Amino acid sequence: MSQSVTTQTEQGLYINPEALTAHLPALHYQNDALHMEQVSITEVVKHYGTPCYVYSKQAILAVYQAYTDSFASLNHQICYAVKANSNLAVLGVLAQAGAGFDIVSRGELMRVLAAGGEASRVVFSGVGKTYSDIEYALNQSIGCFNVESISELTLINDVAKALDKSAPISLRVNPDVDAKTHPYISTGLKDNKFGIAHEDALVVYQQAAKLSHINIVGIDCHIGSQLTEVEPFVAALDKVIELVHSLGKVGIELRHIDLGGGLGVRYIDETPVSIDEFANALLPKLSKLGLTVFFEPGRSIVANAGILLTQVDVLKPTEHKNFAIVDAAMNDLIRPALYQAEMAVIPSALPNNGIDTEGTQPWDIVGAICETGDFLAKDRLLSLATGDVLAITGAGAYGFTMSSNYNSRPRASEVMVADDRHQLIRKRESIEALYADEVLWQG
Ligand SMILES: Cc1ncc(COP(=O)(O)O)c(C=O)c1O
Ligand SMILES: N[C@@H](CCCC[NH3+])C(=O)O
Repeated sequence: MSQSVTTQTEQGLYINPEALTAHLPALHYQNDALHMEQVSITEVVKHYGTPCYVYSKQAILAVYQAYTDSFASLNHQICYAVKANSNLAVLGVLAQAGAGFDIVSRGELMRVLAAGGEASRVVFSGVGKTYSDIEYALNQSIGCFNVESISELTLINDVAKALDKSAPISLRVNPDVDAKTHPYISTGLKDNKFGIAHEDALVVYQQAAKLSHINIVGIDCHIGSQLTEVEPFVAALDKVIELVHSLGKVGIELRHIDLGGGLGVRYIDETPVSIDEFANALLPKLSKLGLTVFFEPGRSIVANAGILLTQVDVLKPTEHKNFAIVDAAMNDLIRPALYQAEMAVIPSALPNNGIDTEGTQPWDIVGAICETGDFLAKDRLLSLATGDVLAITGAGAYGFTMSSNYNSRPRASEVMVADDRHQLIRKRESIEALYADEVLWQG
């Protein structure tokens, strides 16, 4: 009988660790000890300390494979969105599996190349590409620029002309579709800064067709992140298909259609549409088009392949609230502070008294940063002692990549596991490195 993942009581939210991990293929408890693949978390902490991000290689590859299997009937290219997790080891594993990449900066392109990715399988998104970004990308012969404005289009043409090259482009169309997600990560509405309004796109394509050093290859759209329903994707696709037909009528033929990323994941007990359901909803429409289809998934590939490990340093019960001060903070994982994201916090060792709300107390899991917004979870029923190691699940996406050095805190180490092996893939930053490039005023 399957146990329920959450129990909400008046005091707080209880997350059953075994029921939660039953939904997370990378994680399981063995003899009451949390394991990722065959590696015990205690072993990881012994080697690398905390805070530490840990990623499962198999979990990353399994989702990548699920995408390729679900769209096997079409010519397609999965361009993993590097911003979700840009560690070279993660990029390398995906590059070896044949992935392309979606990038938004020269830095991300350099990472992809350093990890063995192919420039020809890269799409370059982002609203503020600079002359030197474009120049670098053209010199690397990247696959496509996803163009977000007319001024960017002219800039790309100018750079391509100066280099005597032809720039492959798509226009990123803003379809004005509500992605029904957190407003900060919704990108396909008129009010958002992204893309070219779908009403204007035909005219802009016609302008692009007249530019000497522009080669129109596709059309693109990305409406937001952590979408749990399929309807907004379908609504956006319908608008893009309408445009593909209008473009055909004026003699502009495309090679690919790029539907962006955005598929949501289950953090605690959300029920996002599965990759299969997503594919089934889109395939009938896509297969009629005869175009290669690109996707740019980020979160869905890496979120549940990763955890953030943190140790309880101080327990501070007060009359009103109990605070567990841990060694990770908002600088390590900003999603709870920035989006009020609810992420699961589970023990690395199950308490002896079994797992239910018995013996637990409500805790706010907070960092040591001088901000009231510095929390990782609030009102969670847990049984805690100083020195306990906790795992924050779903932390593989937009975790390390959004981390900072606020309060002069070095960024966490990162580890990858595969089967029974673990390997450091980024060493913990040293404190000296934080100010190594700073210079005293010479006065
Ligand atoms: C242009 C673009 N493509 C892909 C993604 C990846 O989105 P997600 O991580 O939700 O799959 C993003 C982020 O939202 C994006 O801005
Ligand atoms: N950083 C966001 C996702 C943003 C996607 C970028 N376009 C998150 O953690 O949910």
